[in-house]
Amino acid sequence: MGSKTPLRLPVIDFSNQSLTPGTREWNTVRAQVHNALEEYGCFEALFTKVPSHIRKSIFQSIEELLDLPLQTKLKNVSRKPYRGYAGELPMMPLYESMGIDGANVYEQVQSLANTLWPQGNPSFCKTIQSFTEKVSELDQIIRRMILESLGLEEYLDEHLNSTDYLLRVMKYKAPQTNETKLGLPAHTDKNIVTILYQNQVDGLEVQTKDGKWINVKPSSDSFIALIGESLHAWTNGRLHSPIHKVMMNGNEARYSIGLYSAPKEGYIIKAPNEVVDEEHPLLFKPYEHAQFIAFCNSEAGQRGPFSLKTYCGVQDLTLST
Ligand SMILES: O=C(O)CCC(=O)C(=O)O
Ligand SMILES: [Fe+2]
Repeated sequence: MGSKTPLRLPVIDFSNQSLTPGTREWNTVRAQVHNALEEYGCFEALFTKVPSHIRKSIFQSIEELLDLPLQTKLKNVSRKPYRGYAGELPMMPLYESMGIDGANVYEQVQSLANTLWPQGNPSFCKTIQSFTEKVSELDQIIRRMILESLGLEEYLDEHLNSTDYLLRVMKYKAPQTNETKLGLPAHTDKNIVTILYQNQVDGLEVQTKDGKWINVKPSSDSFIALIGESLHAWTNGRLHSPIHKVMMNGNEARYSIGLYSAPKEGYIIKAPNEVVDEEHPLLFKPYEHAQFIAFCNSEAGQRGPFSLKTYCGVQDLTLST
């Protein structure tokens, strides 16, 4: 009977003003977060703390940024992969993106703006920083809930302090056809938590554990939260890290923004003893994130969506002969 209803991501309401740790309301939402992340690695979050003027101006800021000449955009180079400008990629002709490293820190955004605009761009900096500040609150609520629900709250400070933020703004050109075209190939994120926000053009698809694709159709108050492979590893597989992709059709460009919490350079990701036992043997050897990202950029790292398993997965001895 239910099989005809289109699949939908769980929707979780974070808009209650009194959502504070220790309250009954908090514990209810925390249980929903835990269940959604165990099963889908992903959910739609209703979050109303980003004022509507910022939600509107963020898309103007992205357009202003990505409308700059290619030569200017290329000035945003980063020694870290995925953190600079990416565009004109033969495998992804519709896709273009710009990374804004440390987007929660005004001076860091300002330094990028000064590289791109001769006179700087204070309104751009304000919009980016305010958006990031608000969305990072959601990231921290989610991560606190995750640690509490796994009985790992004693690691909360270490966990929150061991990450930094990257904001990436993305444009997917309209393919100008009703035929569906690839925007971004299927992948898992490699970081801790990704929070996505988009304009009114859909295109994100998330795969369920049994291989079905869910078309994500968020409202203008919704953010999509996804678990990256680093959090999958740190929780010793308790949380799923979902495969997702972007498919485009029609005549309208899609703009999206991702806030990515990621382990700081040098931090070793090692699952705490509390989540390793006979029933849950260790899945990944301890690893350093930047080295893993370098591996993901190599030929061997690009062979499948779950590069972490290839990089440092512990062999399942019960399956080997
Ligand atoms: O544009 C989107 O909605 C998805 C982007 C994405 O998956 C990524 O940046 O990792
Ligand atoms: Fe992604």
